[in-house]
This record gives sequence, structure tokens and C-alpha cells, in this order.
Amino acid sequence: MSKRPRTLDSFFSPPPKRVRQPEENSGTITTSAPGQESSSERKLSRHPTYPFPVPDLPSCISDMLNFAPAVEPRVINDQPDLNLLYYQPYVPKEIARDLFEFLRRELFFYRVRYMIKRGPVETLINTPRFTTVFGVDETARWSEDGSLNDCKSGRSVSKDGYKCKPRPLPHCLDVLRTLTEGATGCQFNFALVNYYANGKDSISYHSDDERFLGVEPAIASFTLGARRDFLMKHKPTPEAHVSETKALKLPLGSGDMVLMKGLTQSRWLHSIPKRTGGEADRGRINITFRRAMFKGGTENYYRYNVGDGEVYRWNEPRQEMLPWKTA
Ligand SMILES: O=C(O)CCC(=O)C(=O)O
Ligand SMILES: [Fe+2]
Repeated sequence: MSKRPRTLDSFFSPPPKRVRQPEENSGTITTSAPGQESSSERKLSRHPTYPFPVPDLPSCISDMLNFAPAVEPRVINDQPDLNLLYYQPYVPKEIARDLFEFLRRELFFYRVRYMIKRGPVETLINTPRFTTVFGVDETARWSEDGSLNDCKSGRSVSKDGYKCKPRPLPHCLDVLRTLTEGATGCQFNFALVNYYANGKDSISYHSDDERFLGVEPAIASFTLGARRDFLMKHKPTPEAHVSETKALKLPLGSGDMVLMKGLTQSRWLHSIPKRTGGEADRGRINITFRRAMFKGGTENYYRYNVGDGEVYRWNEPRQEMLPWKTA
């Protein structure tokens, strides 16, 4: 892991003051910068696995999140095996833009590359979007000092417990996770974040139906920033079933949330296709909250959403994601 640059100030100032966690332990350590201990202080979520600390949500955003969900959801279950709740929007319009800009500016992202083997042929896959992930599966829990404890034994997870290094949700995503749990009655232990910089970024047809999510997983999927089409189609089936279904296009706008549940993941596919023109070039953030049951889920999510490549960070003057060290 790269070292954070140290300024002369940081050598001479006392270590950051630690602030007690308000509720259940989120795993991050909240600190306020020295000399900034007024009520308007900027608190930071820190963790040894983070390349840099992540600021907490400013109160102008978190206060307005108390009005979420902004509307009642539309139920979409008029096709076989389809079970969606569509909040249009979930995040109040007044703060959707600020929340988008905050997360784009403050989170670290990756452009993951990995090899797949189809028969004897190995192919390099360049994930066509920026990604990042936080969370750990149900077998482990964060302790006060930011380390992981095994849920069964209560003992700390050994060094080789995971190949990856799980990261706790920073406060800014944990607030949204907690609200979403309250509104949906579902539980989530992961936040996966995608950033689609422009219309060339995409996610191809897939379903999130891995065994580590358990049966009939519920996934809450947020859109912030540019509107992008979310396409859905039924998986091919041997019977005539497939002809009874028609493909679906949800034009997801900033603040919208789709809760996918029931048989949706096991029977339907979804995608964000590439686009030319339109507003895609303004950038879109997608956050999915999920619940992984086993260690394999944690390994999978870090492998494909963090990987082992360089860190990217939003560069405001250049208006693009750039490798962090040169940003
Ligand atoms: O960006 C989206 O709306 C979809 C993302 C998605 O399907 C995924 O991350 O699995
Ligand atoms: Fe997905």
C-alpha cells in the first residue's frame, strides 16, 4: 500500500482526535482534524486498508437524507419471475447532485483488469467502468479498532482468513445503507460502487445470482448523476416461457433506486449498455447494497472491484478520474 504524503504540519501537530462511534460499530475510525473541533468540523473515516481517508457526509446532505425515500416505490411484477420496487427518486432531488459530486470527489476507484480462461484460450478483460467496494460477508464483523472478528468464535480473523483485505463502509455510504435497510426491511453488508465516466463505460448483461448471496437475494441499486438506460431481459429457458416475457428499459435518473428481489436475479439479466451522445458524458455513479453470506463473496467482490491495480481519484480541474499519485 502506498504511503500518504506527510506535510510539515502533520509532523508537528498532535495525532487526530478520536471521536466515539455513534451507533453500532461500523469498523472505521472517525477522526477530526486537529484544531477543527467546532460543530462544523470535517470528520473523516479512516482505515488502514483505505489509500486515503474519506470525509463524512456534510450535514446539508445527511439532514436531507432523512426525507428519503422521496416517493413511494412503483411495484413492477407484471412479468414472470420479475420483482422490482422502483423509487423515482429515492434520494430527494435537492441533494442528488451534491451527493453525486461528493462521492465522485471523495471515494477512491479502480479500473480492474483480470484474465479469464475459456477452454484453452486466456483473455484479458478490462472492466469498462471504474469500481470500488466496501464490506465483509456475514461470517465476520468489525471490531472497535477496525480489525475483523469471526462471528462464530468471536476471535480475530487470522491473517490468512481472507486473501483480500476487506474494507469497512465509510460513514458516507454507511448512512445510506442504514436508511435503505430501514426503508426496505432488507439487510446489507456490502456496498459496490460503479462510476461510468461516459457513454463508453458500461456493464454487460449479467445477473447477480452467485451462491454466496443466498436464495432470492435483495439488491438495492442507486443511480446518481447522468441518466442511463437499465435494460432487463428474461434468461433463456428451455420452455416456451421466454416468449411470454418482454425486455424492459428503465431510464434511471439521478436519485432513483431499484430494489431487485425475489426471483429477479435467478431468472432475469440486467445491463447498462454503451451509449453515444446524451448526458452519459457527465458521469454516473451506481451504488449497489447487497448481503453476502460467505467468505467466497468477500473474495469475489474485492477481486473484481478493487483488484491489484492503481488507485484512481477524481481530479476537479481536469474533470476526470486520474491515477491518484499523479492527480
Ligand atoms: O449501474 C447499474 O445500474 C448496474 C450495476 C450492476 O448491475 C452491478 O454492479 O452488478
Ligand atoms: Fe448487477
